[in-house]
Formats: sequence, structure tokens, C-alpha cells
Amino acid sequence: MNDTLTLILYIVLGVLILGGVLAVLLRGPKAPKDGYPSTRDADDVRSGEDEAVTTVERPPSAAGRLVRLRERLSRSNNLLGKGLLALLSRDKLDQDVWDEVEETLLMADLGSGPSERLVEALQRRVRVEGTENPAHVKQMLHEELLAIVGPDTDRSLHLEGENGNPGVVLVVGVNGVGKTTTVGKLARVMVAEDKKLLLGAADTFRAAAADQLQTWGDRVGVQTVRSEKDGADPASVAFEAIKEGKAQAVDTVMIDTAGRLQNKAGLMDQLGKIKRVVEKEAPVTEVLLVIDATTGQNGMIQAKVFSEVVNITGIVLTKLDGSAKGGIVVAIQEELGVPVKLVGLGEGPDDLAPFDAKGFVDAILD
Ligand SMILES: Nc1nc2c(ncn2[C@@H]2O[C@H](COP(=O)(O)OP(=O)(O)OP(=O)(O)O)[C@@H](O)[C@H]2O)c(=O)[nH]1
Repeated sequence: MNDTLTLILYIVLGVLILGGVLAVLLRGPKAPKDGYPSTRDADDVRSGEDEAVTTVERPPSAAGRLVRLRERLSRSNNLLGKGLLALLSRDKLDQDVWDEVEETLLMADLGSGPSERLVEALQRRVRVEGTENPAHVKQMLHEELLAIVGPDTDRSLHLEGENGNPGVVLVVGVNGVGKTTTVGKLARVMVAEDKKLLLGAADTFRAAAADQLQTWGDRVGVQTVRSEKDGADPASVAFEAIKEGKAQAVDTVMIDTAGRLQNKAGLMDQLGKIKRVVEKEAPVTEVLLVIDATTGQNGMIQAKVFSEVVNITGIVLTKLDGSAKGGIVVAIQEELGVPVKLVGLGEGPDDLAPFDAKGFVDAILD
């Protein structure tokens, strides 16, 4: 009896010990409450980081964007439109009125040549068509302004290359005009069109500039080629970007350049070198000069200097949402003989629109 009791006691004790050992073994290692302070291998993620890594935005297409952004263009430029229409609604369109019309156009940065031509064309039509009816004159103004902005100008962007090369887009302009922002916004447009692209951070003056570009790229899953060294040779970063772009068979490589240059000789050296070095790998298909629309005459001077240094193929006019001087579109095209291809109408990621002459004139006058 005693032996049986002892045996049962031993069995119960054995089961209890075995159960305890199994419970400890099966529980596994305990993770720290706030996650591990650093990653241990490539697939490991720090707590809270997993979402940031996997969230890639799908930006909207750029088609019809000027229509969405028209309100902003109207808001900043409707004083010009209203001023012109008030003048042209006067009972008598005498020389004083025409002088005031010309002054209003000049104030909106249209430039002296285009302002004079526009007034002459209107005067001629009023005389020939023999009417001063405000609605009719408004229609004439609409048509003549549109003619001067260039309704048939080819404003297509050359973003893709030929013969197996990627398209190479250089984005140039002085600092602060919105270059990096424009590259970021344009990258979104291309991603929306299912294009494969790569960014090159050739603005090596500030590490923050490359960070800013990379942030734009990361949001839409686009890689940025950059140098970790401040002040690295911009041409070599651009070259690496093109090489990588070719290896990955992307459609386009977009290069953001620095504008912080002291003088024309420095600018010429740097942009010239970037272009030369890049073209060892693939031809440059588009050189976009970014101009801040709020800088008026200063922007025009910058445009001239850049156009003497590099062959500009398109203008991006930024901050048109904050400028009442939309006439700069005409002045700059006239001065450089290069079309405005894109306009920036806000700080939002999708506030960049293809420039459309009719939409622009409608926004100012209607
Ligand atoms: N309102 C408005 N702001 C804009 C537009 N485009 C750019 N900006 C703002 O302009 C500022 C300068 O833009 P960046 O892209 O950093 O200019 P950047 O030319 O690259 O300047 P650096 O890197 O210093 O050479 C930023 O605050 C942008 O948000 C626009 O179309 N409208």
C-alpha cells in the first residue's frame, strides 16, 4: 500500500516537472516591449518602421491638371485680366486707353516687345472691324493674347531616349527657384504613367538637397543615386546615375543640379562638365530651366545666363500661384526662343501642370 502511494507520488511529481519544463521551452524568447533598438539583419524591421518602408504612393495622372489648378492661376492673375477688360470696356478707345493697356501688360511682365505688338494688333482689329463693342473687343483680346502665348508651340517633353538609352533630363536653375521640387513632382507624373525612372542628386553642395530629392523619390518608389560625400563632383554623380539607369533599363534618368554658383564661368564649367560626362553614356534629351515667376526681371537675367551656358530645351515656371505677373510666360519665351513646358502652381506634390496656352489665357481673362 505504502509502495503504491509512493509510486503515485513520484508519477505526479514527474508530470509536474515535465509540464513546467515544456511550458518554459515552448514560450520562446521574449522581445523587448518597444521593439529592438536596431535591426539585426536585412529583413528585420524596427518597430513602427514596417509601414513607412512598404507605403509607396500611386500619384494621379497629370492630364487635365491645369483645369484643376486654373483657379489658382486666376486668383493670382485676374487683376491683369480685370484691368484689361475694364480698360477695353470704356466708351471710347482713344490713345490714352491704348497707352494704359500697354502699361498694364508691362506691369504683368509681358515684356515691351510683346506688349507693343499686342496693343498694335488690337488697335488694328478695332479699326478694321469697325467695332468698339466690349464683348467683341474682349474676344479680340482673347485671340491676340493666345496668339502671342503660342497655341501651336510644341511643348512636349523629351523624357525618353533612343537606341536602348534612357532619356536624360537635366534640371537647372539658381538655388531656391524650385528645382528639386520640380524633379520630385515630375517623377510623380512619370510614375503615374507607369514609367521606370531614376533620380540623380548632382546638387552636391548640400547633403540636405540630396536628402530632399531622395524623400521625393522614396514616396513613389523611385531610386535616387547620390554621393554620401558633401561637395563630391556633381558630374561623377550624374555619370553614376546614368550608368545605373542603363543597367536597370529605366525609361528616364532625371538629374537635379546645383544652382549655388558664384559666377558664369563656374556655372559654365560645372554644367558643361556634367553634360559632357553624361553624354559619354547617353545623349541628354531635355534640359529644363526652372524659373521662379515671382522674381520678374531677375528671373529673366538668370534665364539669359543659363541659356548662354547650356542648350535649354524647355522652361518650367514655378510659383505662378503666387505671382500676379503671369506675363513672364510670354517674355521668357520671347527672350530665349524656348517654350514654357510646365508650370508650378503650388507647394503640393501634384501642383505641377503641363503648360497649355489656351488654359492659361482662359484663366487670366474669364
Ligand atoms: N507656391 C509655390 N511654391 C513652390 C513651387 N515650387 C516650389 N516651391 C517652393 O519653393 C521652395 C524652394 O524649392 P526647392 O525645390 O528646394 O528649390 P531648389 O531650386 O531645389 O533650391 P536649392 O536646393 O536650394 O538649389 C520650396 O519651399 C518649395 O515648396 C510652386 O510652384 N509654388
